[in-house]
Amino acid sequence: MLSVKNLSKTYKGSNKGVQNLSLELHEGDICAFIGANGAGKTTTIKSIVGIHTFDEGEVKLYDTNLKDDPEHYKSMIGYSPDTPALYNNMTGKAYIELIASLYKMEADELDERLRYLLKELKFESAVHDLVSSYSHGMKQRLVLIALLMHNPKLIILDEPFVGLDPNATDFLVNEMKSRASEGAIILYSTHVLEVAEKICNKLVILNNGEAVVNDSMENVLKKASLNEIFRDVTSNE
Ligand SMILES: Nc1ncnc2c1ncn2[C@@H]1O[C@H](COP(=O)(O)OP(=O)(O)OP(=O)(O)O)[C@@H](O)[C@H]1O
Repeated sequence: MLSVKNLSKTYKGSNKGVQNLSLELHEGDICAFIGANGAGKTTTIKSIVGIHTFDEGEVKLYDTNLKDDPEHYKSMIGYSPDTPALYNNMTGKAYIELIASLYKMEADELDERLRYLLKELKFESAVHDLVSSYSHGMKQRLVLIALLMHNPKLIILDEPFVGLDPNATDFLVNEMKSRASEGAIILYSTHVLEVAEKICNKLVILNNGEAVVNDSMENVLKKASLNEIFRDVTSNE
């Protein structure tokens, strides 16, 4: 279970960030994290993955508290940032090997998973090229391969569909569903409401740093479409 209690982070010198966010996700949950530009999605995600320090609150994955044991906590998660930060003078393969070594993966386990992911994401030839030659979508695909290869318990993706072509989008949607059905917890931010409506069973809508909707997708959709609800709760923007 991922448990986020009263998470608050305000950037120094501004009153922006996220306030008092609580969230509980269980094995098999796919949660869409939506909100207008600047609502606080990336801030929250970076806090939950342990990149940003936060001012108040508690983040726990199963029994591991992020602040008490960040190393173990981070070993259980797979994260894709909104803008992949990769070393330009590395090949994709060298990057994958670096990440695999950080997660202490065995060579045979890595080979099998990697072959599958490279094939599905059509990256078998590109993996030998330098990152500097990749498009945005190729960098996204490389990050996805690296984060999925170690079977993380918690998958956190910040706007994962941006830059992905339709084949890679289909792969990711199916992979999210199958990982969730095998017990992973998935949280992802997005502006693509149609996909979120179809694949997510949980929903958080942020507005000005506060969760204005935090419910099951089923309950939310009883009231109106996601588009209408989004427009309604962000109408004060
Ligand atoms: N490093 C920073 N210093 C100060 N303010 C920041 C910083 N990063 C983000 N902010 C502000 O915090 C607020 C939340 O930003 P955040 O990037 O979390 O939004 P978001 O919901 O991810 O937006 P988008 O959909 O555009 O990616 C915004 O008002 C933004 O300007």
